Amino acid sequence: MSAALELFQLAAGPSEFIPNLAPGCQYVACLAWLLHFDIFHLVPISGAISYGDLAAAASKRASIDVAIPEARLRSIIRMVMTSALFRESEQNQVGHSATSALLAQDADVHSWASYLSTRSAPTALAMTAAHDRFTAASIAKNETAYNVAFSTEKPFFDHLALDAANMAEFAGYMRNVTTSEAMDVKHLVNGYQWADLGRGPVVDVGGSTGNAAITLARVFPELTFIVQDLPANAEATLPADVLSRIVFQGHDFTQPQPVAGGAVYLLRMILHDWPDNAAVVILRNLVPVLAKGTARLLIMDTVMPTPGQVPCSVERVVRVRDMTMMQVFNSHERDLDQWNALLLAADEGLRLRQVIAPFGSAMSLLEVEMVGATQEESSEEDIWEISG
Ligand SMILES: C[S@@+](CC[C@H](N)C(=O)[O-])C[C@H]1O[C@@H](n2cnc3c(N)ncnc32)[C@H](O)[C@@H]1O
Repeated sequence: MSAALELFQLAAGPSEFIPNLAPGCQYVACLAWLLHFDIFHLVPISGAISYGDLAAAASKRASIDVAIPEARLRSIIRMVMTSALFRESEQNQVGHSATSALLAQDADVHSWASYLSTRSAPTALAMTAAHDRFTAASIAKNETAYNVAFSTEKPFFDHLALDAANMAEFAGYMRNVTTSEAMDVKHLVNGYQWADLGRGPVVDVGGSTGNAAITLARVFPELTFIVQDLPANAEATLPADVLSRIVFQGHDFTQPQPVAGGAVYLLRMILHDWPDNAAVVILRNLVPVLAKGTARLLIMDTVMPTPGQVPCSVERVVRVRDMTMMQVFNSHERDLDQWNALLLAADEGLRLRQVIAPFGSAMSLLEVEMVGATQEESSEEDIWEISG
């Protein structure tokens, strides 16, 4: 993919750069239109439909007063046909391509496309206006490109929560992101020496409903876990086979860590949601428990590559996430220097021991230790016992 991209750029040359950028804008605009009028579901999965019948069906579905003109529908579909969506087996007969059929058949991919075309794209285009209005240095969660694009003073998640349909669309988008190969929890399982930890415990800070702990518990039968999340999210719905080795605990990670004696404190997909000043607070809350014994901090998050370090086809997808963090949260993904600077800002004793980049994973494992931690055994009272 990377070679094909580079070859196209070389063949197009400098003068064709802008003309070749234009189709990308149109693909996104057309995608929004096709999703809005439910075209993906109206084209039959096998066989084909005429533009006339498709326009009539879409007009009926949308219950609109003025019918969609066949000619406009045809222009829009023929535009996206130059990018693998739909095909015409016979003239004026539209059928699915493999890609458009995926959008028709997979509700989460459909949500993702809708989220991209109706939220991400307007947000990206509002970036300049946001930096003008709030200054490019703002780190406030409600002074973002998203706030400008959607004319709201609420931070992203608060704004999303106002509308159930938007929440459902975002949930579908997140399911897609988190079930992809690059985000698979197997990279956490295979990427670290869990077997050396004995019983642990592993403290999964911001561990949501325990997906990572459940997966690890099944592979490492000795390990025990404490899954912490906001009190409202910390619920004990556990499968029977791991019930005795996982406990949930309500804990706000902006407050001091209540569990001493953990073997590993895990922060998976936590710190990238927070700008540096807030991320420093989350880390500082762990410093006292890391300062004693041999506890390790394990951060699983993106480490941004330097330019050219990974194939361009991979790097540009990673950089989309960095831009999204900036445009939606005034946050950012961090490169290795920024991770080191963040650790140093939190505490001078925090030191990166190793960075593990599991093959195929979008996230790396950053193992952090506390230099000069007292190495004597933790006292009995410090050790969190998992009972039941
Ligand atoms: C992106 S999810 C990551 C979940 C999990 N670590 C994983 O790898 O799937 C972020 C989690 O942080 C939790 N969270 C957000 N703010 C929190 C806070 N102040 N204290 C504790 N948990 C919080 C959310 O409820 C959510 O479960």
